[in-house]
Amino acid sequence: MTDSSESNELSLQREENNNSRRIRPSRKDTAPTLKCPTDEEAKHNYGVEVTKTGGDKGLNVIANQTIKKDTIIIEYQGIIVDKLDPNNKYSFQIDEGVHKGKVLEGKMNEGIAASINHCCEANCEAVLVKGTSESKDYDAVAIIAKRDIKAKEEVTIKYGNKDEVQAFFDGGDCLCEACGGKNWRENAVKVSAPAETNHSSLYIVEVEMTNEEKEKYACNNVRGFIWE
Ligand SMILES: C[S@@+](CC[C@H](N)C(=O)[O-])C[C@H]1O[C@@H](n2cnc3c(N)ncnc32)[C@H](O)[C@@H]1O
Repeated sequence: MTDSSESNELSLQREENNNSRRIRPSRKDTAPTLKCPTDEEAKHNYGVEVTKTGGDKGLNVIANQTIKKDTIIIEYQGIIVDKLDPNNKYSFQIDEGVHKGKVLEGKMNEGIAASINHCCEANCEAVLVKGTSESKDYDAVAIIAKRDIKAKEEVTIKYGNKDEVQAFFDGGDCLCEACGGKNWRENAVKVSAPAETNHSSLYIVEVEMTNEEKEKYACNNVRGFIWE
């Protein structure tokens, strides 16, 4: 789904001086109402999927086909609360608008978007929106492409500036590609695609998972299949 008219209206601004570990979608005025793709729609539209990076950044989100600039890729639902839980790495601090100072609380394992990693040169922006479905209004973060994203690229957002990100990672290094971190493809096995398919090859991201991870993510070792 592409909706450049709506997303172009979003005036995005990021404050550069916050001292806590937070992910922050920020905008100047009230959150707009946007129909964002659910997990199922995003999977169907772009094949976005969660894979495991091989231990460095944990899980990540990969696009399986080209996503055009300004596309609203997926939504991340949450509830707005007053205070940040500093142990929750899945929340977004809200910097602008009527909810300024509050937190959109997210939860691990709640949707594909929860696994989107930070990149210092992110290809997407996280924007606070009012989501709608037939039954209810809710708060959400829309993940919007800032540029064209190629198939097999990781979908990333910028969590904050360098200092904030380091604080957020508890002093650990940023492992994004812009900082020299490993690309998920380095851990992938490339094989020939079966003749009956229209593809030339298939990347298999196969990573040994701990028993705890298998239980947590309800899956076995192989996390990702990316067709080329
Ligand atoms: C919202 S979660 C993203 C999904 C996460 N990779 C997972 O496996 O659940 C945020 C956590 O991902 C990891 N992470 C995300 N981006 C990273 C990066 N650029 N470098 C290192 N770790 C990163 C950090 O551990 C961070 O606390």
